[in-house]
Amino acid sequence: MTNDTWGTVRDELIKAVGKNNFVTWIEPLRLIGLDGGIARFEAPTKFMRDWVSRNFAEQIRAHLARTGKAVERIEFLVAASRPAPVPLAQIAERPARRRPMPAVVRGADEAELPGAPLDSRFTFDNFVVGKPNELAHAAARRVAEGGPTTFNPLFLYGGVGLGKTHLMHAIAHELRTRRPDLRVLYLSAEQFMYRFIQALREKQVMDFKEMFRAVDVLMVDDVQFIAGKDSTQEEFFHTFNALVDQNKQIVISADRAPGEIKDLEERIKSRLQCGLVVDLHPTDYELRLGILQQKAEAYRAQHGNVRMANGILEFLAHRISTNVRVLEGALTRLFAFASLVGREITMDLAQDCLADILRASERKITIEEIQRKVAEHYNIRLSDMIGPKRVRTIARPRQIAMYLAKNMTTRSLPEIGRRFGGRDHTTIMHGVRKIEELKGSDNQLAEDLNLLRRLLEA
Ligand SMILES: Nc1ncnc2c1ncn2[C@@H]1O[C@H](COP(=O)(O)OP(=O)(O)OP(=O)(O)O)[C@@H](O)[C@H]1O
Repeated sequence: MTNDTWGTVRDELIKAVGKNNFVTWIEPLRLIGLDGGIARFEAPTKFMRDWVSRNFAEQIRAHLARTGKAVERIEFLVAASRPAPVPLAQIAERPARRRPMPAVVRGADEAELPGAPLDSRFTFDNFVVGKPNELAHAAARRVAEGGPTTFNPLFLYGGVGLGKTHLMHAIAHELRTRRPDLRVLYLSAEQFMYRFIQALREKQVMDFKEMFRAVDVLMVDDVQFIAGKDSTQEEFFHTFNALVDQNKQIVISADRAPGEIKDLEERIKSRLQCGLVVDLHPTDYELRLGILQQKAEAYRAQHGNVRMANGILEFLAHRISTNVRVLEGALTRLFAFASLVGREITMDLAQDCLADILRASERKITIEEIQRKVAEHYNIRLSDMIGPKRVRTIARPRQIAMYLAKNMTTRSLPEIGRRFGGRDHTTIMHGVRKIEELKGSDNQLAEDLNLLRRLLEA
């Protein structure tokens, strides 16, 4: 196979896997050759090899096969002759620089980090891994090994309470045990800014610079905070470059991808993107249940047994939003309440005690979702939901969708009317009434409504 073919396939792959995935995983691959139906590629690191072979091998194979080559299998090897990055250990062994603010640098011989202490519960052991956070966890583990830097920076992003800080602390804990020789600094972007301002005020900017440039691993949490703060950004950029140039590991977290942070300088965005960018996806049911089970066990180990009816954890995992912090809060409140009143945690008690959290977590259902589900259920076209056809097989499902929109969303009748092809609010009212009337006498319709409700609430 020629490199031209691979070039064409790469162009196709950009479209198939998206630019981010392509740049991170596929672009660094080097085609070695195609022989006996086996295409061989070289990946720069073992981590990348494992990830690419697990997640992209089939797509690469299929795209190669489409060019007419007989490709049965793909093999990934790890590049042997890559110029070795300077190991962190070597950096640590260099003569120690003057460290003017030693209290903020964490290492075996150092004092605690003021303002950024590590939470002892935020360890890898306490981090539950599921599909939504699998890659972020694997990448964090890789950094925590303290070996040569394979991607720099590691950029973790995700919504509120999905475990970014937990993973960063876990890296720091692990490095502390495995590599006590490394100077690991963890702080929030806000603290970075305050330290910088303080240094400016006290005319200690050189000390500030030296201190940050003397760390082996720098971890900055919530970097979106420095957006729009020009001189802090400037300083952050120089710190960042100085550390990357020395092959020192940087780990950054934010609530969104680098390219989406508003008011962040372009050069910083592109610097942040040049390592490994991974997101923590919103939790799914399985992950939420796993986290609840782990937290319940930890609570029991600490406080003794708490009696709990079957199905409570499943109920919480089902009903509470994606934010793990809210999930934890609900469980803690439930246990505290149960131990105060000395009763078993029943479903009623859980619903009572968590009424506010459950209400706040209720999923917002949209009129479009309702129209789509109802159309699917009755096997009609989505466009008929908003179209003018009046035959019963279409008009009835449309009225059902109107009824559900009225009962499952907070939208007003005129608003619903607008979403149903600009119908008048009286038409919607008529549809809603019709279904209310029919559901008392038509069992099939009542059953359909129940089923649709459940599907929409799932
Ligand atoms: N996968 C997980 N396993 C166990 N606990 C988790 C997991 N994900 C999150 N948590 C817990 O949820 C809480 C919130 O996590 P964390 O503070 O790391 O979130 P975050 O993403 O940094 O949020 P924020 O955007 O608010 O800074 C913590 O108590 C953390 O231990």
